[in-house]
Amino acid sequence: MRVNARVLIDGPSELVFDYAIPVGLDVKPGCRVRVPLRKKSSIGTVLSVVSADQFEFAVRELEALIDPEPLITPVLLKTADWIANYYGCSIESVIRSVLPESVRTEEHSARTRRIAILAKAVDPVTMERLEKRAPRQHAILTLLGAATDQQLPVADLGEGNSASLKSLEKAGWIRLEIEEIRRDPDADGVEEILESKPLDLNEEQQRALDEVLSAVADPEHAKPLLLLGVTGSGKTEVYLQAARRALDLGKTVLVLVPEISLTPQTVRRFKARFAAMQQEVAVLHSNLSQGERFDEWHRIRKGIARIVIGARSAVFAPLPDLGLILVDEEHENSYKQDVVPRYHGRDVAVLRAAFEPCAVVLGSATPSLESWHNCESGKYQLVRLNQRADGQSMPLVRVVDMRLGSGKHKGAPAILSDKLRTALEQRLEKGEQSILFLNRRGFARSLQCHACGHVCQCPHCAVALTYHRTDERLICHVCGYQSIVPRKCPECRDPGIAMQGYGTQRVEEVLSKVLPQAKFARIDADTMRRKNALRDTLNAFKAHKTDVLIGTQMIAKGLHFPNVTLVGILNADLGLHVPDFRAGERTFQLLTQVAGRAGRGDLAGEVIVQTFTPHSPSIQYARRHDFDGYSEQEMEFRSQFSFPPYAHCAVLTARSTHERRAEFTLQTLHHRLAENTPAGIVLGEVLPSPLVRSHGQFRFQITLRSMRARPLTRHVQAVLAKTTLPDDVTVVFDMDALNFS
Ligand SMILES: Nc1ncnc2c1ncn2[C@@H]1O[C@H](COP(=O)(O)OP(=O)(O)OP(=O)(O)O)[C@@H](O)[C@H]1O
Ligand SMILES: [Zn+2]
Repeated sequence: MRVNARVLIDGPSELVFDYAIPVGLDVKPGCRVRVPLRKKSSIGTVLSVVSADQFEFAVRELEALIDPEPLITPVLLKTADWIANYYGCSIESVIRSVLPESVRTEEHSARTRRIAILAKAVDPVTMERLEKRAPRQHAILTLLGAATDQQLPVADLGEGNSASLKSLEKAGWIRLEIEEIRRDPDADGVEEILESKPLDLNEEQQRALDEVLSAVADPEHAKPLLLLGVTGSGKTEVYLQAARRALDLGKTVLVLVPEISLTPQTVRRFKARFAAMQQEVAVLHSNLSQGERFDEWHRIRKGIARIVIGARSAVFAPLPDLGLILVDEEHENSYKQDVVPRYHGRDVAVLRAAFEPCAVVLGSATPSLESWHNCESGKYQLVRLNQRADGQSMPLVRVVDMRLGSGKHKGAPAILSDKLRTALEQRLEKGEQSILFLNRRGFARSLQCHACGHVCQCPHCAVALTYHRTDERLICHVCGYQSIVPRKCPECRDPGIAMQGYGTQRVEEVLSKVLPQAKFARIDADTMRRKNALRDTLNAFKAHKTDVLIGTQMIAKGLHFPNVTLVGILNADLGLHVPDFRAGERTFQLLTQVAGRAGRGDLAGEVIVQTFTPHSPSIQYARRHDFDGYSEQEMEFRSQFSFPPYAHCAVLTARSTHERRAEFTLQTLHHRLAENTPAGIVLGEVLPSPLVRSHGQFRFQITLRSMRARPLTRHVQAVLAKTTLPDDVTVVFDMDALNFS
């Protein structure tokens, strides 16, 4: 049987062609090859090897095989194929995510240097002779003899030595070799990390570890594990010990975190536990240089780096002998990619684990309802940690109804209730620390005219501009548009234009007046632009150089400060009133996570939640740290309306600078989607997106729901394939969408 290679050509346009495989060449899927394309030669990746018998026309032969062994393992190729089908995107787009550009193209290569190695001990007589007749050779041998491992880079042996080196090599005293050197992302050695020792696990942790280890031992028969552990229950310690055991068994370990830059403490705890095997740990940041990425990728592929920590895209790390995947904070939305391919890192991790097979653990104090549902239906296995690790109690949460105080300060809402203010003062007196959380950066939300009600809006996006005090500017938080602050209302010329709402910057200003003796630090997207700003601010807080940390959701994740005894949530309602059926779930998660930052040391913690809707279930259940209670009532609502996790929900969006064309295109698609709709698919109406205009483009959307995912994706793909879209309209399909704006 003749076979062809189906090859994805590397380049800006996604081209896939078949090429005949020359006799005697062992071409496997996942290898890169050199192929003729038009008059040039190009690089491509072999997607599959297909029978050539059904081809009536002759195809060209491929020119050469670049990698004798596949760059993409069979499991990852299978995963890529699944992603393309499930999310309705091209296999090309997925391969581009699986193989980083620096590895795929031939522009990058390993960095090398020449080294000289002493081949055998040189006797004193020879040395003496050389000293007189060939002082350079003598000097080289002396240097090598004193060096560690008796080897040195040629560059370190001084210039103009090539003749001497050659003579020494010829005489058999030394060997000259080429060595690959790693471009080490940590080379500038920012901070030294001390090795941490494993802790004695409590009973719950031990049981959880045993479950993970039995899955590592027999992954074929194990289900994905959902580790539901309250905040501070010691999930990380379980991860660390499970990882250690998997490594001891000769397996490799993959750790996924929501965002590397926002989880510095988690990353550091892994680095500290595995400090003795530093070379075997790879941290995949988004800010690695291409060369560093190339090196880390090959170190992982060769099995040198055996434990990989990274965000979403690290799920494609080419670890051989994968034994365990850990997905920390599995409920985080940042696991879903919001550009093509729109995959969910957690779901892909579960799938890869099944293909490998290997164990997979999803951990959270507030699991997504999707994962919770998978436990209820028996797809996943639930493991719980109900107690805080070293016996501390969960913090006491008080809810303050801000509606009562709102009459006093007409216009400007009170930022700080009396309760929270008193609590802050008490902490300062006792030398304890506090965290204040507000999920909105900037100074004030918006500028509104009291006379005509006009709100200053972004001209490109349908959102109000946010006032930023430090630069005296109005900034759009969607597209970054900036404008000056008007002195009069641009609409009616009234000078009574004023701030509505408030952000973190305003909180800092007000608080410095109320508590002049306290030292504040602020963490949000505005203050954290500088490299290492987050790390430095957190370190200063840890060393108690600051008393109060004010921040947005950037401080909600994984922070552990034993001296923090008070957490204040300034406006718990901010995420609640957005047009998204997950608004309540997100608010519950965020409040529970933020509240969990309090009382993590020997001192008891207190949380004060300020809200205008004190009876909302998200707030009431978070107050009691009651995931079961929250999920029970929320799941009932989801089931009643067939929302996820009881159905898959996808969004089809059309956007264009021409409003009518975007709407018309989507209506045409709607019309076609409504013909022969497979049973079980619920097709929504064409509606303006909640964010009707963004970056100057008008947006319309259709929501689709279905019990089964594949028929939905297939139906939409079929309709898109036979519809010619106008050039100036972009249509986007998002399966299992998390963002409905
Ligand atoms: N068995 C143990 N004995 C004593 N202390 C422990 C034990 N396990 C964990 N700890 C400590 O308890 C604290 C909280 O643990 P950890 O941060 O791992 O919890 P977590 O569940 O990951 O928390 P979160 O979800 O809130 O980030 C840490 O200081 C950790 O060192
Ligand atoms: Zn904008």
